Amino acid sequence: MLIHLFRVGTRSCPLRGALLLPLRPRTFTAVRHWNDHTGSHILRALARLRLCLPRSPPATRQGSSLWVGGLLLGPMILSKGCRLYLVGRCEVEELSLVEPRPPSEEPTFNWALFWRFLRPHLLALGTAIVLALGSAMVNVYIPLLLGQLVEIVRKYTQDHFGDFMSESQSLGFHLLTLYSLQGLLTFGYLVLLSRVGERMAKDIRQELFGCLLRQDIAFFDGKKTGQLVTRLTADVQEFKSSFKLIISQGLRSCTQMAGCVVSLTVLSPRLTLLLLMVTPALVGAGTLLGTFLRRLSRKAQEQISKATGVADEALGNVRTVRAFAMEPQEEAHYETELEESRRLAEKLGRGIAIFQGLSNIALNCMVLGTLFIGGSLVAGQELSGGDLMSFLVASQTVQRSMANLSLLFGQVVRGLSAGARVFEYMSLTPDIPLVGGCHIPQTELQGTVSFQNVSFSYPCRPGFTVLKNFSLTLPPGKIVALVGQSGGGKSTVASLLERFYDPTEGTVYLDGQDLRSLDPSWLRGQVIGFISQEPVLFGTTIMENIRLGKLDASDEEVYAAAQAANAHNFICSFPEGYDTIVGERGATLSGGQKQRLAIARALIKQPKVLILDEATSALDGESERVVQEALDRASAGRTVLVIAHRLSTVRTAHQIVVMAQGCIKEVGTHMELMRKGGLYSELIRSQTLLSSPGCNADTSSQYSETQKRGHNVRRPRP
Ligand SMILES: Nc1ncnc2c1ncn2[C@@H]1O[C@H](COP(=O)(O)OP(=O)(O)OP(=O)(O)O)[C@@H](O)[C@H]1O
Repeated sequence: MLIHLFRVGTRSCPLRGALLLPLRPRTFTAVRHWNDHTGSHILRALARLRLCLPRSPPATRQGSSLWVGGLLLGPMILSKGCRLYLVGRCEVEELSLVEPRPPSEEPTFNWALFWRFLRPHLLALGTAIVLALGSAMVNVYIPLLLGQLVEIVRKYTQDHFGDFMSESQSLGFHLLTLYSLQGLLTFGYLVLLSRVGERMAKDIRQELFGCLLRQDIAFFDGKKTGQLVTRLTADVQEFKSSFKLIISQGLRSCTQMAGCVVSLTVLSPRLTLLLLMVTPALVGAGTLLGTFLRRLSRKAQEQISKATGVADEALGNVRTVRAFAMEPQEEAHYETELEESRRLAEKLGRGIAIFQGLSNIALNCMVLGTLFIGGSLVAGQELSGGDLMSFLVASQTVQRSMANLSLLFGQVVRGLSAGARVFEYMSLTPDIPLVGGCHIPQTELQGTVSFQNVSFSYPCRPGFTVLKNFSLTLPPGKIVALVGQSGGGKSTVASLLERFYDPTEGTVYLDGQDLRSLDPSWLRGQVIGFISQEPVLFGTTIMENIRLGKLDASDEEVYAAAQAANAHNFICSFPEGYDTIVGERGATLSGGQKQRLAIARALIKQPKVLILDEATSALDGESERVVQEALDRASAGRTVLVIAHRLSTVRTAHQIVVMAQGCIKEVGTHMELMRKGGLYSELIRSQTLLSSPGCNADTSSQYSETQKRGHNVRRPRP
């Protein structure tokens, strides 16, 4: 039986070289306890490990779940090539091994989807194929005519009799016509193929982008943006190039090879037999060397991407680099990657030089061999000089075609896997569609939100319940604040209300209607306004950014929203006013200005329900005051869900809900909760302590501990 070890670790502490727990057949081992020094690293490592766990356990598992320090480590299904490296002083416990999960499969090529994209271009493709075949046939015919021309030349050099020009004229004209025809056919099929390839690539990119945008938020939780962008760019490019190459080079090479082999056999069966014995061996050797070079080239490309990644990261985060005076380290890091890139590129250059040198020698030897053996046939009058010339040219065409085909084989494999990756996401259907479902008429919409017995786990961590039997009602026109420990599930409540996810159990209602029965685009576009801690603006004008909230809003509506959000004055102070370009992600604006534009963007749709997720926590005192003023104005007459860490910002809320570990621990107004002297009053006390001038490191760590423990905080003494 194979033993697979799961490797965990973080970049800063890869836990390398500290393999404590070798796995034995039919057992797997887990850590029960660790010392303080390694604890935090293991926690981080385990958090990553949890992300790798499968969505649902197999039916065959036998009690393999295990909680480690409050983290669910199982059911752990060991997959091929994975390793478990855990460090620390550990007590070890053995558990029965579950069936190994099959190695994650590469997506397979979806021929049906491919056909769907190809079908509209069949006519152009068919014409391109006919032209390519025609060009190949002309290529087969040309050597035969060249042979005849050489024969006329030979005759005149030998006999010096008659008129060479008049005899060779028609043949020369014939050859010129064929050359022109071949050029025209090549032009025709290349233009058509490029048209088919580019149009297909555009259609594929457009459809893939649309499919990606429509996927559930859960889909994006498990993917890196870079991976998705690569599918849209590099993979589609690779697929398109392979498709064009296979049609153009593949068809041409096959036709030329078959035609030339027939010509060769007609010209000289003996020479052809000899050629057919030698050529495949040489092409085989060339292919092997070519494979090695391609692998090297891929490595060199990857290394260049790695170096570019380092530069990209440093330049993209130049403020952080400057703030930490990290310029020398970044330069050294880039130099290391560049150096490796140079080494690989030079190795590749040497490999290509060897390849070119060897293939020149081989090709010249073959010409020499053909001349030598063919010459002896000419001497024995078994072959004419012209036929030998035709043979030489045709044999070169065969060699070139075989070499092309061997290269194409690698391209086919790469093209198919790129195509498989491109089509993979197109066949995914999101669980939560973007549109579809009923609307509540505007006149009847109250804005009452109610969570009833909601339990929820994120799809990428199915074993970890974030909300447990959560019930809460947000009355219409009232402000409800969610406060409590970090990671307690506050933002998750907001995500469920936005219907980014559906509850695992229980129901969320809007005015008594199950959210699942309502049209998500209506819900997000017209009912709910969401303002988060880090407002994301697009790199366009202020006017366009605010109008994103309501695409058909008039200029007057935009101005009104900006005024309501306390943004009009600062916008007007810019020389370009509402036409000011805000830069990438709003880089040219201050945090408070960005936040006020985000508020204007949310207000322009006149939402009945407003979610404020830590909307002022990233701002300094003055900005916070201006933004808070705008938020207070925006909250009037709306159902508002405020998520806040800074409890001072929610004192006036109609209801304050204290959450810990996915459950509601306390509910009431500020005064009621303070009187109660429970968790809320403890949090208030800790924050007051923290913000007082005499607060020292011990106090703050005590505060964060209190925050972490949440339900376990010390109660004030009576
Ligand atoms: N997209 C996600 N996928 C998986 N787990 C998640 C995701 N988002 C949050 N979680 C987990 O869900 C739990 C609750 O997170 P949530 O963001 O709701 O807490 P929070 O109370 O808003 O915390 P904070 O106050 O720090 O923002 C955390 O354990 C977190 O790790």
